[in-house]
Amino acid sequence: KDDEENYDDLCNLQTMTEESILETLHLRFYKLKIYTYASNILIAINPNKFLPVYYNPKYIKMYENQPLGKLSPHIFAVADVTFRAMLNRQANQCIVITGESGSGKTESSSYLIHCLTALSQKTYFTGLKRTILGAVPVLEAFGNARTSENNNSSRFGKFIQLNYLEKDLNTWNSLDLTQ
Ligand SMILES: Nc1ncnc2c1ncn2[C@@H]1O[C@H](COP(=O)(O)OP(=O)(O)OP(=O)(O)O)[C@@H](O)[C@H]1O
Repeated sequence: KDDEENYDDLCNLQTMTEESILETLHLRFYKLKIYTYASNILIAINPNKFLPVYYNPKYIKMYENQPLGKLSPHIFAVADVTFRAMLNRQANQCIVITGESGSGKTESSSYLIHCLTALSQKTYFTGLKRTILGAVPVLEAFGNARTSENNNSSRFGKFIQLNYLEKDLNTWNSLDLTQ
């Protein structure tokens, strides 16, 4: 039997069936590996509890400038490759976050913003991350509601656009997050 829990990328599975995919994700989840790649798509499973081991700020640095797949799957890796693609291609980039209600889209978008603001160095000092993420509860006050799937469910679609200033990046760029 394959050592499924060690497959960081589902594309490496020997047999690609719905059963093998679900079993792999299942086994990984029990080892608290909530992130798995399927090529350049990141699958995130909601752990329903804060896992400090994943979100220590040192990981932002660790994933910086690393190609996708070199290190263990992580949402910071997605943020970093997107940020680099924007700089290298001089073009807007888009991250699409999708999943059923309560799967963790809002939470994931916060981690992405956290990482993307940290990557543009200046925000460390301007508190921009706090300002952007501070708007979230205000919007949620208007558009969230408790449902059977999620105590704080977004009842609206979100389009978040992060614009970077030329003086920060040496070029005008913007980056979109769509949820
Ligand atoms: N990576 C995570 N780590 C810890 N807890 C998480 C994570 N992702 C989600 N959760 C938990 O699951 C709850 C639901 O997640 P979230 O609100 O992000 O789902 P959603 O996909 O945006 O749902 P909806 O579509 O209903 O708005 C969060 O309030 C949080 O408690």
